[in-house]
Amino acid sequence: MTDNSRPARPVVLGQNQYGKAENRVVRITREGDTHHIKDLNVSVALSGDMEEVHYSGSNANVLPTDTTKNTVYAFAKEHGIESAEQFGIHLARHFVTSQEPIRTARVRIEEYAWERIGARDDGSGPTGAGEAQHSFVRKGQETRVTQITFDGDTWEVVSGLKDLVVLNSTNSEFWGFVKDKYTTLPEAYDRILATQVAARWRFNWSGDERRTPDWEKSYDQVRKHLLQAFAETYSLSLQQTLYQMGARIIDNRSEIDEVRFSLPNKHHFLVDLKPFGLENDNEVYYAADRPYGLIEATVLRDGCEPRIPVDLTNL
Ligand SMILES: O=c1[nH]c(=O)c2[nH]c(=O)[nH]c2[nH]1
Repeated sequence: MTDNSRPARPVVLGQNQYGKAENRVVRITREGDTHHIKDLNVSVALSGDMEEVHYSGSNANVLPTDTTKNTVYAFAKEHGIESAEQFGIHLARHFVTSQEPIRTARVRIEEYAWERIGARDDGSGPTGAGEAQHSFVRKGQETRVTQITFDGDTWEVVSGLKDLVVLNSTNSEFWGFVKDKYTTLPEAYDRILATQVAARWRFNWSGDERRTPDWEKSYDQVRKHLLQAFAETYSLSLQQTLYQMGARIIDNRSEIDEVRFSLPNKHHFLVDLKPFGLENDNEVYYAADRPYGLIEATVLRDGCEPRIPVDLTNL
């Protein structure tokens, strides 16, 4: 029997997914004159029973990507955006449970933070005197990210951040390393340590509504522990600092089993000022942008399986 819908060639379709990428959705919630803002970039990827559209062009199983876009905006209105994770969970569940051919939904979200103009520096506390009610300035720091995957059975929530730039102007050394005939790096006993943190952490949440983490609080706490560990670790290498940041998160956040980091070592080289008759007493540096050392590792709760992909650029 020949199957007309499938070309008689020694070729088969492999992994495939489709959806609308980078839906930029801004949701304003109004509490009287005080407004709240959530600013997301939502990418939906659906997969399942999609052989026919590839082999024969039949769209019978295809929910248009245009519809996935519309769903993102409609859900922002109907359900609001409490957190990126909650919003992604809602969308993933909707696509898998409402469309028979769709078996797995992966929702990736980037969140851009805004703060009230005039807000207290620590960003905490109620809207007080001097804080604008509806005027915001985009926070120039990190981008928050999350990825929700649901196959009708199993949930995986991996959240994280990227582009969080941090620097210690002391308490960092690097010495005692291997030296071969190509080694020229001088040992450093007081150097600048700087990096642009990309991190992902995996929740051990299984989909039980009664045990859903407080996603907003969890993010703030993970960020706090990560930054405190960076600041407080007397560093003998960026690798050691990375491990301390991960360990601090695993130790303090029971909802998280795995953290992966990708840390570019943003080298700061002392400038030779001798040609100008000047001493450089650890004061003037050249901030090199490339090449950079790239230090990457996963830190796990003991006994847990690593599941975050090694290459964070694909996440
Ligand atoms: O913290 C560091 N780790 C390294 O592995 C390394 N290699 C290097 O040249 N400088 C550094 N710094």
